[in-house]
Amino acid sequence: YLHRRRKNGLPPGPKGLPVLGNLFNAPTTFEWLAFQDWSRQYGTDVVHFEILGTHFVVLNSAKAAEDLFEGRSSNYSDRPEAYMAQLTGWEKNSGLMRYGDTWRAHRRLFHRFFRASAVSTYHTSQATAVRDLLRDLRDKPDQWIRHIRFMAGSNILKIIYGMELESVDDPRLDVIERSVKIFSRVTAAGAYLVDSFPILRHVPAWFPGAQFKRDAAAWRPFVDEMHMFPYRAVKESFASGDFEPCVLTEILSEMGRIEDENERMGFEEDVIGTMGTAYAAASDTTMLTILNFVLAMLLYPHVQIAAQKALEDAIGKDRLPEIGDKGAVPYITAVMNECLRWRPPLPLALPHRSVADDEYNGFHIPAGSLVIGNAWAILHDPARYPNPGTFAPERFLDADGTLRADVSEPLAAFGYGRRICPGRHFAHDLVWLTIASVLATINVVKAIDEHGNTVEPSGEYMSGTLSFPVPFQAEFKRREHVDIPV
Ligand code: HEM
Repeated sequence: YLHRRRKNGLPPGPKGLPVLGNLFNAPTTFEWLAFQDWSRQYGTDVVHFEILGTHFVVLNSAKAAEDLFEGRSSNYSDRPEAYMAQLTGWEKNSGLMRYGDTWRAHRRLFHRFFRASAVSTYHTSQATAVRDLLRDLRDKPDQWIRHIRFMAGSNILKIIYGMELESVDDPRLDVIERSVKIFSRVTAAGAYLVDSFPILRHVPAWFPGAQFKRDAAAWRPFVDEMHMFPYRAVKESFASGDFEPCVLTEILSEMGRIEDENERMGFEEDVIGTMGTAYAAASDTTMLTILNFVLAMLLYPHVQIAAQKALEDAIGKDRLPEIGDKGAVPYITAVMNECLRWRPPLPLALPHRSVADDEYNGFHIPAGSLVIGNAWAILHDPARYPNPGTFAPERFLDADGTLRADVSEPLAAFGYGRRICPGRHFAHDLVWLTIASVLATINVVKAIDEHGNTVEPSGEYMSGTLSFPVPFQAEFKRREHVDIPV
């Protein structure tokens, strides 16, 4: 077997069966840890496995990820075909799209509204969302998870569609969340056989075993509605002249100037898809980063104390932090960086697909391979981040408290190359402001049960594309001696 592997020049990996490959011995949970182990076992940062003829190449180091995703980006920016997503209406999602003109059009829209120099437009809206979160945490602290979820989701809907949501119980959020759940189901690795055997998509819906088609037919109306109802609502209010300015109204004002009807319709499709992608891409990822922050504060209380001191020294105790304070409180930036490094929300980011045969470090990477950048392994590399399992924001700081230039920002948490998350600047601002504002006004502490005992969080995580912490309890207590109006 090893002889065959060497002959093919593939990177090393576990032994597989003929045809089935590693179907039965590829990891199915916490894959990022298994892949990281393979690198130790085989002594190389690039490893490989194969399932039913599909090659998977895992890049376990920052160097390999940079070399391929950035250095050879024209070959490593495609995505695998997602048939089940197509059947359910999620083909409009920018993140699942094959590399090509439609993806480029989506990317242009994201870049225009979410590039570093554009995101300050949303600072007021982000500040309002965070202030609302602080009020919700003050008034109903036991529902803290719901409040964080609501803040992350409602903020992006306001910015994209000008949608004002009163609470998590808003029925519009229900329609949107239902579709996002469908998205998670259909994109979960290995969930649907049709994604491994595309030929199955020609099977008629009534055929035994074609449950996926019946699921897709039942779900598609929800996903279409999720894309269309906010779009239609904004289009109508825009036409009436009585509208809330937002990203979409800015686009609509331009769309009207496109004279060619085909071109206008094509652009409209791209806009509907891009806007629909924004919520799905922004809400859970942002929420999860903030949950990781809460957990870190419980497990590392001395960091909380140091961060609060840094905030007080820089901006005092009588006003809320603003995004403009970022430069003045590098400790908070270090806490945010450490949250993204310690527990990257998508430990394997999203798979890229190689277009042509390639050769890297003497290994053959076949065309059509799914190439996975192991963000976990990259961000837990002890050579770059000593004691990687420990939450230690100081690793990003010099002795004088300024950000170190020689310690890399945890950018791998946002993916790589041409497919890198286009929402990262926006996310950085919102997460930074949330961390700073919570710490300025609140102590995040472990819960106390009815017998007066401290409830220790397990600190454990669940497996998935997004890796959430096992549910844990926390208490949000107003800080004494701090009188910041919220
Ligand atoms: C802390 C929050 C976030 C994290 C950790 C995160 C992480 C990621 C990751 C790992 C990817 C895959 C990149 C790759 O394939 O190499 C991605 C893609 C994407 N993200 Fe984010 N993201 C966050 C917030 C956001 C926000 C706020 C938006 C929109 C405003 C957004 C929009 C997107 C889009 C559109 C893609 C698909 C890009 C493409 O395939 O070309 N994300 N994100």
